[in-house]
Amino acid sequence: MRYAVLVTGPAGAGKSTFSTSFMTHLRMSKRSANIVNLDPAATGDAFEYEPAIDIRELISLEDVMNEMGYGPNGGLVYCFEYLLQHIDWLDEELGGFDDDYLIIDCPGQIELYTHHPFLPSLVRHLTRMGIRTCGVYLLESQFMEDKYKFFSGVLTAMSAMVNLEVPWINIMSKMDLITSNPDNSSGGPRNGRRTRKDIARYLDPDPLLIVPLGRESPNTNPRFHALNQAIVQLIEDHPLVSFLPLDLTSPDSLETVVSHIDFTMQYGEDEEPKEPHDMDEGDFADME
Ligand SMILES: Nc1nc2c(ncn2[C@@H]2O[C@H](COP(=O)(O)OP(=O)(O)OP(=O)(O)O)[C@@H](O)[C@H]2O)c(=O)[nH]1
Ligand SMILES: [Mg+2]
Repeated sequence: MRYAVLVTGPAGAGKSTFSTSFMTHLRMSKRSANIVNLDPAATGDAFEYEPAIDIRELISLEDVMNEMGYGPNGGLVYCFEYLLQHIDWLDEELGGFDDDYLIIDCPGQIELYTHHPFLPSLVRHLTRMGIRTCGVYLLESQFMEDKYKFFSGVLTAMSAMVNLEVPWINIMSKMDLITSNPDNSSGGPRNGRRTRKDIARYLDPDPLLIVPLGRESPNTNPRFHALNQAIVQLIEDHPLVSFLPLDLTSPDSLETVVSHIDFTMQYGEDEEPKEPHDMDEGDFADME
């Protein structure tokens, strides 16, 4: 059985860093894994592990921009169109990996996740090839500094999840920036130490964060208030998004995230048809 984890999320969310740590973790657990670079704009030395498959070998953003006169975003769209038109290239590259685990590091343009058809097409293609695929969406912990920014992140995650139609895990990355800052507890909301309870309201998004007690302050524009109300309603009615915290400075944290990914993809079920014994109901309750 082959597996692929699509590592997605906005620019700078920590996708490449997570992909590398994930890879190290799998190798240390004696599991064979490979990195696939799907970012045609990635810079040469960005990878600790040489990607086994690299879209830049098919097409590079730089060439597209130079030769076709596109800007970076139009260029990216062109690269993905090109990839889908030359999907046999990918098939050939994938042919070499039987029984393997692919970590697919994606670009950071969120429109790629929310409304372009490329990633859904790619996922369908992987599925047709018998590769069991799941998506992870990284949102970085800085989004927790501003409630409105945070909810826009939640809505984007939701939209990506609905668009891609594969088993899905949302991750709050860079938690080290939130939890390991005890000296700054008086430093205002930017660097303030957060209580577990406060963090929990973000990991399992509490829509009342943006409309405390159901009403905004009197000088809020009523339209903005109405929009917030609508978002609160949406998230209350469809609580699709919750985040697993990821602190790469803690091996346990990475381990937990990897266990969730394995569980979501039913990793190893064909090989060993039994329940993963290190995970039970209680573990999930803890996390939520
Ligand atoms: N403190 C902290 N910084 C991190 C963490 N992960 C990544 N970073 C930093 O965040 C920046 C972006 O990380 P990348 O891994 O390149 O993010 P990305 O999502 O791949 O970025 P794009 O591919 O450009 O969209 C880098 O400066 C990293 O060093 C983390 O867990 N904690
Ligand atoms: Mg990257």
